[in-house]
Amino acid sequence: MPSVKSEAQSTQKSKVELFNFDQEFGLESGSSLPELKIAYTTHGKLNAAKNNVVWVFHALTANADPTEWWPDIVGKNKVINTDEHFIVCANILGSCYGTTGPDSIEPVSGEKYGLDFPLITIKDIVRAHELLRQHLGIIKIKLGIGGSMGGHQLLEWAIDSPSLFENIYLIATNAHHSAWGIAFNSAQRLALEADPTLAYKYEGAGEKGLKAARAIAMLSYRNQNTYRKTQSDFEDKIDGFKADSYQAYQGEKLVRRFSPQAYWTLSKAMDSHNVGRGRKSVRNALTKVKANTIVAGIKSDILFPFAEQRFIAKNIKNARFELIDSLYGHDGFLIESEKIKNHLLKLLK
Ligand SMILES: CC(=O)SCCNC(=O)CCNC(=O)[C@H](O)C(C)(C)COP(=O)(O)OP(=O)(O)OC[C@H]1O[C@@H](n2cnc3c(N)ncnc32)[C@H](O)[C@@H]1OP(=O)(O)O
Ligand SMILES: N[C@@H](CCO)C(=O)O
Repeated sequence: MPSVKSEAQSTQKSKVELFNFDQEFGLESGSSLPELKIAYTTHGKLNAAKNNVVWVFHALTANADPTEWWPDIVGKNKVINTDEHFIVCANILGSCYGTTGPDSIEPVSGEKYGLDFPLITIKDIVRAHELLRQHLGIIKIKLGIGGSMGGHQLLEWAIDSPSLFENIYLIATNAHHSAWGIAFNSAQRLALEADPTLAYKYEGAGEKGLKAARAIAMLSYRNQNTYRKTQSDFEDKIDGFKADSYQAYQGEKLVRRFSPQAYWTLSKAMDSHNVGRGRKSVRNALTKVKANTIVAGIKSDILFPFAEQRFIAKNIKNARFELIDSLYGHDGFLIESEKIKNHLLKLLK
């Protein structure tokens, strides 16, 4: 079940379902979980032909309800229309919004896993999605959509099961997490680990570290221009700068709704992303994708530079690359709804 924090403070409005997989779930690392719970939402109805499925993949800190975090994309009369499509979104393995993760209770000890939660990879997260797909009786996905770490999952799955997806939309993502991206994650983990309470299992453990980690992450989600335009001070002052309180506020905002240990775990999973692992090369893996594909990049994204999306598009047979101009850098994938909508309409027509 969701952790105390997520139950109390998530703003999820849609009904979250729980799929219990009561068997051992093996992981790529060689360890395993004794059981698995997957929290997910569905919106709309599966039609008789079972050909109206849209699967949405969330990024690092979002949850199973895309009508909440992508409200201009998913909803009634939106481009991903709940009256037309059957929309599935699952909270990812390792997160804290209902799916098994560090905040879940380890059945033998009866305690939270915390940092004892095993190392998980994007491939493990995708294998959990695959279990849910079977449980829901879905045989074909009309459209998969994923940005950032959501794009990691979608790309991995579209390579592993090429016939499953008719269309895919990848945005602000990559095929192999970059040294730069891993370095950002590493800096955030160092901030988490500098909090001596991180390894404890009581409510609130690791929160100071999470606040600092999110402040570091913000620098990669936005860019110099975003801060110049939104956080510049124009009056004479020697202290109390806007950018300073913004960093602190963003850290506190995440602490109110996310788990430090889940953040640590998911950042390690993100580092593991490499579609070339076990498939000779990244290029070779990308050639396996059969779906009609749009790969979108954001010009001002310093975390996932658009060269990474152009590379994916170049190596997938039926793919085109689209570039979005945005002030918001990487977070543009959550904000630039109008541009994303136009791309999705091209895939859906
Ligand atoms: C359970 C759940 O809630 S999960 C769903 C929510 N989160 C997700 O899905 C994850 C993905 N979402 C995100 O990362 C973000 O919400 C985004 C990228 C979509 C938008 O980011 P935001 O933080 O909303 O935007 P922005 O950077 O403009 O910051 C605005 C906030 O900073 C505050 N702020 C702005 N400048 C300052 C400043 N100088 N000092 C202090 N606070 C400031 C604003 O008052 C505002 O506060 P609010 O969020 O409480 O209204
Ligand atoms: N702001 C997003 C970015 C991750 O790519 C999140 O917190 O999920």
